[in-house]
Amino acid sequence: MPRECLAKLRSGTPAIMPSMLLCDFANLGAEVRAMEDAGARGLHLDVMDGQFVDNFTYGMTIVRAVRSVTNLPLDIHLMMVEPEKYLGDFADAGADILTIHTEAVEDPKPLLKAIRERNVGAGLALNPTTPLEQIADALPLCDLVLAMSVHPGAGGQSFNPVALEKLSSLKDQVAKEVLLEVDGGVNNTTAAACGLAGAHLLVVGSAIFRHDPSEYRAKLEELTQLAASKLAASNL
Ligand SMILES: O=C(CO)[C@H](O)[C@H](O)COP(=O)(O)O
Repeated sequence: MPRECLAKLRSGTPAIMPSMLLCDFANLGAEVRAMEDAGARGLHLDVMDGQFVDNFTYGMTIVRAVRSVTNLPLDIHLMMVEPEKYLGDFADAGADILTIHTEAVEDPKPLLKAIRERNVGAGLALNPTTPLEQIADALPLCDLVLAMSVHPGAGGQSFNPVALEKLSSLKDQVAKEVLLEVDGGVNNTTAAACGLAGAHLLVVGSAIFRHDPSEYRAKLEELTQLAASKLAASNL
């Protein structure tokens, strides 16, 4: 499944990945189904441990709960220290992609290999302040590279265009199968520039979840069209 699901996410128009961080957790199953009904091609789940980032969210229990109500690809963003302790648990809970942060580990390469060995897509994220050079030797082991466009830890922040430069450089550095993802502050103003820079996956939280579920489909379609338009934005 992961190889197939990675290829599916990469084909066609860029995919908007709703960040469930900002959903209504009192109605998690309904939110997941609403996203599926609205046409989402995958879901992004933010695991925060209160150490790598100040915020604390959830762990594998929620990933397993989401998996129990959907077959959509689950893209798990591990904002945590010592991710190696939990890779097996998250894989067993139903992850299709597990993304670790380069800043959280001494050497991401053994972890990326361990993720792939579990037949899960291996992702590597870097913060806005982390230079691309820091992950250059790990790129051949990545199925996904996530350029953060905000400092991780919270939704609703402003987009940092430094991510666009990284995506543009990554396009020339990674194999064609590798997914390029951007996360943070993606909205109607920034989505087109993300598509133009080469993002296949655009993680979106507040620009979707601040709306009523009846508007999810329209928001996803609007953002997909913008990302696919690849128009340069002059106001970022
Ligand atoms: O990883 C994240 C924060 O660390 C979130 O996925 C991201 O911030 C999404 O929210 P928004 O679209 O509102 O910025």
